[in-house]
Formats: sequence, C-alpha cells, structure tokens
Amino acid sequence: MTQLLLLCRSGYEQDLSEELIHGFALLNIAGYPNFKKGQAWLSFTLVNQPAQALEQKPVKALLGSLVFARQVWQVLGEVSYEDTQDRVTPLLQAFENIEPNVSLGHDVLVEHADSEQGNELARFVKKFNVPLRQAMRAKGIIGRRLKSEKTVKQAHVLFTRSHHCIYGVSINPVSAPNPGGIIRLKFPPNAPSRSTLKLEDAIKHQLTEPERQAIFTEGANGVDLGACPGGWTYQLVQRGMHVEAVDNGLIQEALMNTGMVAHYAHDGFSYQPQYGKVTLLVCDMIEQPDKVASLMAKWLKLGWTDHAIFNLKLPMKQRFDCVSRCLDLVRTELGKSFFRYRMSARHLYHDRDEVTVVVVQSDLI
Ligand SMILES: C[S@@+](CC[C@H](N)C(=O)[O-])C[C@H]1O[C@@H](n2cnc3c(N)ncnc32)[C@H](O)[C@@H]1O
Repeated sequence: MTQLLLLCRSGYEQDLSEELIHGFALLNIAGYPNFKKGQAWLSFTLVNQPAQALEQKPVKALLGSLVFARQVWQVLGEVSYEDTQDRVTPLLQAFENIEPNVSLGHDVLVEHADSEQGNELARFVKKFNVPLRQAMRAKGIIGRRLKSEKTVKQAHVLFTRSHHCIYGVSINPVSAPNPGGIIRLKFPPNAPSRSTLKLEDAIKHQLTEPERQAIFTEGANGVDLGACPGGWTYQLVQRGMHVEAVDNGLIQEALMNTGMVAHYAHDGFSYQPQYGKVTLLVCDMIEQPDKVASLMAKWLKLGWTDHAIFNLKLPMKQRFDCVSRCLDLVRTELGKSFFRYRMSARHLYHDRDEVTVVVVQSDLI
C-alpha cells in the first residue's frame, strides 16, 4: 500500500479529498483519505498500489495539477516520541530502516501544517531542520547536493504535534521544495490592497518564465475587471502594462497618476476592450464563479484577449464540484476554438475562499 501526505488550506481537507478520489478513480486507482477537519493536512492511501505507481506519468500529472494541494509527498512512516528531549535519534533510526531502494536525495525539509495547531510548531520546526539535516548528512542518510544538480528530491518530515511526526520522501518533480508548499510574498508598500499578492503569487508561480516574458513585453496591454482599489492593476503596471481598469469603485490615486491606467466605471460583464483586444485579461470580480468562467471563455474565444488570469470565488459547500464545473465550462468553450492553451487552477497561499485560474495560449509563447 502506498500513502501520500498532502497539505492544504485549513478547512479544505474535504475538497482536496474529493479531488484526489475523483482524480485517482479516473486512473482506475482506488484510494481513501484520512483527516480531521481544520488540520490542514491529510493522508491518502492508494489501495493495492506499490510505490512505483507514483512514478507513472499520469499519476505525476494528476499530483502536479491538484487545485487544493499545496504540498504532496510519499509517506514512509511515522514517529511518536515518548521523550521529546531528543527528537533527532528516533528519526535517524526510522530513516535508516527504510527500504534500501528508496533514495532520499540531498536534503531534508521539516514542515508543519498551516493550521492553528500546526502554526504553534512553526518556530520549533524551523530550528529543528538544521540539526536534523546535519545528523542525516553525518550518517550518510542524505547526500551532499552538487551545485550543478537541479533535483528537488529530498526527505520530508511533518510534525503534526510536538511529539509526533510523519516522514517521507518527495515525488519528483511535483513536491514543493519550500516548507508547506508556501511561498510568502512581501506586501509592496505602495500597493493599493492586499489582494495584490494573489496576482503576484499567480504570476510568479503559475506562469513559467517563457510565459512571463511573452506576456509582459514592452507595450503590452491588459484589462482588469473588478479592479478597485487597484491591487491587480498595480501588478500589471509594475510589469510595464497599460491597463483598462473596470469597476464602479475608485482606483488608488497614485496608480492613476502613473499615466498607465484608464479607469472605466462599467459593468465587467458587458465591457469590451477599448482597442479591440489586449494581451492579458485579469478578473477578480466577486461574482458567481460559473458566470465569471463563461465570461473568461468568451473573451478568449472572441480573441479579445490572448491570455487570462482570474479568480473563482468559491461557495461554502461542494467547492471541488464548483471548480470542476467551471474548468469544464472553459474547456468546452475553448474546445470549439482553434488555438492551443494551457490551463492551471490553484488554491494559492494568498487566496482565501477562491482559486486562481491561468489560461495561456501556448501558440503565442
Ligand atoms: C475583491 S475586489 C477586487 C480587488 C482588486 N483585485 C485589488 O487587487 O485591489 C472585487 C471588485 O469587483 C468589483 N465588481 C464586482 N462585480 C463587478 C461587476 N459586475 N463589474 C465590475 N466590477 C465588479 C467590486 O466593485 C470590487 O471592487
């Protein structure tokens, strides 16, 4: 039996479970989750599957495209401490006893869940990583990483409580190299709203470098639907875009003073781009997700935009169903077009009850 460990936003364990059950069922793999609501992590057992199943391309593709997971790795075991004076030795023993054919790579990452209980362990976890890494290196359990190596294969340890941890190994290349799969961003001091971090997160982590270079070129333009007070527009302006900012509210004065923004107090559902088309459409309107998804598909299909980044605000219940329905809607609509595209949807660290979707026209990259 093979087991996965996944981290997510607290309260989203059920949504991630449904996503996993559904995704693995399509691959004819049965599995079941185990979690407590709010703990921000879950384990998922693949029934009658050897660990080699995790090397299969469709399995990696599924794990790499999960919307609600921030982190995923393979579980090798767990340690319960009677004595918390020395937490290193029992872990060394555990890692020394794993199957000889499992390579732990070059590093070890100690993590905690992003829950109230998990965050209480944050300071300890950060401190503990260094002595554990040193001890594992000294014992030859993990090797030294050569500068030329790009691999992110590493050992993982998740402390669930101060006296209990789960340990395992990353699945290349889907496991996040950073703790908890979280990438913290610094709030830009003059940005108009904290929402700005959602788009920065998406631009930095859902777009590839070639995609960023192709989208944010000199003279590129964008439309921001539901723009006020301007956090998303700010991100586009920072990258040299001229922006049509659409919203009935007010855009931050400093942003207007850049001369890069034209404000249109208009309904986002009936707005059309001023000059026929733009490079990038972004949308953060608090509106029904199905309506937003079909609006995005319409802009892409009509050629009003080359690419789109948008948020889908999630309902209280059946959030996985909602996301699946919206993504299917976009796929169906774009399936009627002639261009190739790449779509990714993520529940980013800076997202709350919403997911961020990126649609990039591959032919233009
Ligand atoms: C979450 S806020 C956007 C925050 C913005 N992205 C930022 O970073 O500052 C949602 C905005 O959507 C706007 N909105 C909602 N429905 C809209 C619609 N149908 N047309 C235009 N704007 C709309 C609201 O007025 C509100 O300002």
